[in-house]
Amino acid sequence: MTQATEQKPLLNVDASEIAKFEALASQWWDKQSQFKPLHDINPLRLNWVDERVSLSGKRVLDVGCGGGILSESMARRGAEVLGIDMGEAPLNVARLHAEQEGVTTVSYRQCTVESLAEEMPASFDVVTCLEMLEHVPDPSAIVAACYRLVKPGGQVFFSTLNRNPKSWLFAIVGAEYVLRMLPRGTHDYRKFIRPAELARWVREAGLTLNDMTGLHFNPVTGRYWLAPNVDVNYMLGCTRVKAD
Ligand SMILES: C[S@@+](CC[C@H](N)C(=O)[O-])C[C@H]1O[C@@H](n2cnc3c(N)ncnc32)[C@H](O)[C@@H]1O
Repeated sequence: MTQATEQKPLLNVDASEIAKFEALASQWWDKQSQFKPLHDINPLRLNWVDERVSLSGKRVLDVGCGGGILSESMARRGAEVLGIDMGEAPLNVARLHAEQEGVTTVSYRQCTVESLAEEMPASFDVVTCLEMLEHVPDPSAIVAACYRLVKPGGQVFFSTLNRNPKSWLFAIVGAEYVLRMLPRGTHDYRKFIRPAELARWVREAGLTLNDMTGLHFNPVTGRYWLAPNVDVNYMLGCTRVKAD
């Protein structure tokens, strides 16, 4: 009798997620569009990363870079940035925007993080993977690939959404249905990730967790800020301490 075996997808990519972001790609740099939240939080996350790694002169990989909001801003801080994504349309938007803005130290490639880890192990001083893990079938494999890509002594940053009733209320009901900041269906609650789960994947990958911060939003004032509470959106910084 043959045992039923779990079928793993060939690629750690959810085609419907990629299609969602491809469809919206032309609006990526419109600060009043569905991408307004990413534009609004970008200075906070950029500063949080920069304070920890001093971006200037660093070789940085931005995983799931989309239209390049974070990638381009890191390049403007003096880093040499490679942004990767599986969506072709967002990458084209990112390339065009960088060209129009005269930012020459950012480049973009359509590939998976796992394939890049095979091709360029231990090649980057810094790896960022923000607002992406909650859109893939196996986020722990992304964490492991980020570990392989960063140089020993380098740092890796993740951000995602916590999984609890409050994050469901804020990130789905509030953002998608009440305030309509994001299109309905942008997020799937089942793919949200508890900080303890992400911390375990980080540890299992071989990374050392340095710190974590929550990202907060006041719907009345429209203001975002960082604070220790990680109930909804949060960021995490880690180091690859040793060589294999
Ligand atoms: C919410 S956007 C975040 C964009 C960017 N990281 C930021 O925070 O500004 C998520 C991005 O992840 C990309 N993505 C989803 N699954 C992916 C995968 N398996 N490999 C690479 N990129 C992926 C999508 O195409 C999309 O551009």
